Amino acid sequence: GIPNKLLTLVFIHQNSRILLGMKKRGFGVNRWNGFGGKVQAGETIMEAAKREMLEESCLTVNNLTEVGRLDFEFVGEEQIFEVHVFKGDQYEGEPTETEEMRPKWFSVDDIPFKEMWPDDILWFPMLLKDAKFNGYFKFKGHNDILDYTLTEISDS
Ligand SMILES: CNc1cc(N2CCN(C)CC2)nc(N)n1
Repeated sequence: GIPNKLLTLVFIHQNSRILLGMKKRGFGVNRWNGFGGKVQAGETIMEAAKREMLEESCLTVNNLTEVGRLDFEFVGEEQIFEVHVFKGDQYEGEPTETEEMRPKWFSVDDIPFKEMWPDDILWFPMLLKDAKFNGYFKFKGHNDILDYTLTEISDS
């Protein structure tokens, strides 16, 4: 179906480390993930990504680029999420725990996939090597992927 809920997902990736946040409540609680949330009326997706990053981590990210788009369907639910994935490597401020997220740096060689959404292990390699990607995942509940498509888009 047609995605009808715009969300953002932001990662800071500096050389061999990536910033993740432990979600403390709400959708995806108790999983490490990037930062982000809903896109409000009257803001661009990029503006929403920067706003959510600041709200959830207290960081101002300067050089975000969009690296991917992931659509998520949950069987039995009408809403299909369209998640725009961004990456940056320059920020101002200090990663700070908020009501939503507990930030932590991870080595790119030691990503805690067992404590992340199950789709992440599939597209993270593309995120880390700066490939652009498009994916569609059909979930049953929050742990089982029934089927998916994932395409790497090489600019060259
Ligand atoms: C359903 N699979 C998902 C959703 C997801 N989301 C949806 C929920 N958002 C709060 C954060 C981004 N992020 C990942 N990495 N995987």
